[in-house]
Amino acid sequence: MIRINSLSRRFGSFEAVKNVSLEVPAGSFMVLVGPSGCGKSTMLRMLAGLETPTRGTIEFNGKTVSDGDGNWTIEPAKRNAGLVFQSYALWPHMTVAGNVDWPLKVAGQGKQERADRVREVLNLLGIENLGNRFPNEISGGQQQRVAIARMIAPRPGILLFDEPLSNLDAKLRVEMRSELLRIHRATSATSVYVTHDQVEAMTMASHVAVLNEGRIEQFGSPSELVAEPSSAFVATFVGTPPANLVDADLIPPGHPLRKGNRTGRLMFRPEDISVCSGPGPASIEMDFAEISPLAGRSMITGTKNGLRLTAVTDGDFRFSVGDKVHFLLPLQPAACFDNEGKRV
Ligand SMILES: Nc1ncnc2c1ncn2[C@@H]1O[C@H](COP(=O)(O)OP(=O)(O)OP(=O)(O)O)[C@@H](O)[C@H]1O
Repeated sequence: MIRINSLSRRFGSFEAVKNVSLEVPAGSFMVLVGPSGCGKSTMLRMLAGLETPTRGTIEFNGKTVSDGDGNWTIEPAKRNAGLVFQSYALWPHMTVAGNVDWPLKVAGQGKQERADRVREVLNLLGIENLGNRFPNEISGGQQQRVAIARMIAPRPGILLFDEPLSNLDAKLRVEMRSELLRIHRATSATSVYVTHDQVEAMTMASHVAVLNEGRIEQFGSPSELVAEPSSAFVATFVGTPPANLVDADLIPPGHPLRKGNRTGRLMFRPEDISVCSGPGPASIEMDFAEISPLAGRSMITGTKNGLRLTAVTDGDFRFSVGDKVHFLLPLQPAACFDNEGKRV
């Protein structure tokens, strides 16, 4: 289990991570997701022991491994955690087997024990036939597997991944997602995985922490985040396609939701919005932006004055650039947020 208590990290006057607290249950696969610059890598570097927190503590399985208030951190090699980066950082002068063997050698394991373990992890990663090759003789995807094999070889209790798939092509990335989950299950380690790709987060995670400007916006399972987003930021960040947010004063005059003095923003799911054939007092007129097929349905997006609306609906629609699209909102929003983006 990983316990993070009131963790902060400051660089000069800039606070990259702000008072983050969360608990990652043993054996779970936690994804840290958020836009560029939100503090994901800084969080992971603190978990890895590469960065000392300014405030707060990190515990691995009940043992404190970093203490910002005490200004100390246990060094990376001694915290029972393995780390894989976006760049594979394999040692170019060592074979694949040599790379995987290295951390075991450093740990002082015997020759036979090491050879058995190297064979075992190369098998687990499906690269048993590459043991004698050098890193420059294998593909990027294979190099990433070697980096993962090297990480899990010493059996760390915690696995840390920093955007490990972002250098791979789209198809390989999708394949590697399930591969990584298989490896995670095989090791029964607690994993923390950083990505800016919400689809990756939502498909891989048992737990997701959405980070925004150094703070945790929400921590929960992927389905909780989609069903009950706690902020407008989360509502528009997760989901495929993400939910729509409409300012209360943009609700058309003829729509029942216009009654009562609503303020803030209302959330509508794309599948709850329909597209009507012509203008009406209850519909919103938007400029057609794009249409694409989605699981046998049509996903239609319109934009106007900064508002972007996406509907996922049935029907045979033909739109071209310059057309108007008329969106009809459902009678009730799926959620409401105040002007600060908090759920109400
Ligand atoms: N060593 C540093 N010195 C000063 N500022 C830093 C340092 N490291 C990170 N930052 C700043 O802290 C913020 C968070 O950076 P971090 O790398 O953690 O973001 P991220 O969410 O991982 O972004 P990305 O997805 O783009 O990699 C950024 O604004 C960054 O410029």
